[in-house]
Amino acid sequence: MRNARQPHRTQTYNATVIVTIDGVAASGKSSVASGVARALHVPYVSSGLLYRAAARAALNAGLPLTDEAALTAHLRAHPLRLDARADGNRAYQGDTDLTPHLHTDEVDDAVSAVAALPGVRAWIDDHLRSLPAPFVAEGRDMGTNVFPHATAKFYLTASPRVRAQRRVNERDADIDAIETALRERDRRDARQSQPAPDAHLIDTGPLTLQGVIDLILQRVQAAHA
Ligand SMILES: Nc1ncnc2c1ncn2[C@@H]1O[C@H](COP(=O)(O)OP(=O)(O)OP(=O)(O)O)[C@@H](O)[C@H]1O
Ligand SMILES: Nc1ccn([C@H]2C[C@H](O)[C@@H](COP(=O)(O)O)O2)c(=O)n1
Repeated sequence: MRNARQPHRTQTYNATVIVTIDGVAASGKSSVASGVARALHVPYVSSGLLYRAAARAALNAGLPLTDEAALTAHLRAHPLRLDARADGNRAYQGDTDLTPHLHTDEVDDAVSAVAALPGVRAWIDDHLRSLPAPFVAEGRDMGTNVFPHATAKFYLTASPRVRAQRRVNERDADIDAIETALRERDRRDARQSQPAPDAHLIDTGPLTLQGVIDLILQRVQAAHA
């Protein structure tokens, strides 16, 4: 029952609003971005899913993961498409839904090499910038490179051990192996994973998933007060 003195306010966000949520592997970006997007009634955009789709497409085509010319030409000839919604993203290549095959150890092992290629990054950046705002965009370089003028920027961290504890239920591997893999992916992705100078840094270790979402919503709505 709402207090009569606090009439319901339907916050609407104009078409220019972009919220970015960056962070290291398994820091909670996708889960937090989805929760924030649902609360704001806007889509969330998973840039990581596009990089994973690019790696999956390269593996499917049997292309060398470091062959920038071949991979960039393949993306131009067989474009990826991100279907971005508040409750989840799906990545397509033509009519093929690649999403079920993107969060696997094989793609985890391949994606950093593909994401290191400037031509692949440029292709994905163009696709991300073509998406209609408002939305919440999550990844590594949303607030630094792709959407530097975003309305509000956040960067999530947590210790490798905490992140491994969160991931252990999702993967068929022991926690030490998961932690080692996360540390390695952090190292490989470091170049594009630095926080924007104007990003709010959030150590998610002491916070619940909902706690992180609520903290971000408070700061986004303060920016619109
Ligand atoms: N603050 C939190 N407290 C507890 N669990 C969390 C928290 N944030 C995220 N999680 C859980 O941790 C797991 C990893 O989260 P998520 O997949 O959103 O991370 P990510 O950064 O998107 O990962 P990746 O970089 O691999 O895409 C999920 O099971 C999620 O529900
Ligand atoms: N903006 C981005 C998003 C992701 N990547 C790379 C780094 C990761 O290894 C990989 C998968 O991302 P995740 O699903 O773990 O968020 O893609 C990147 O370079 N830039």
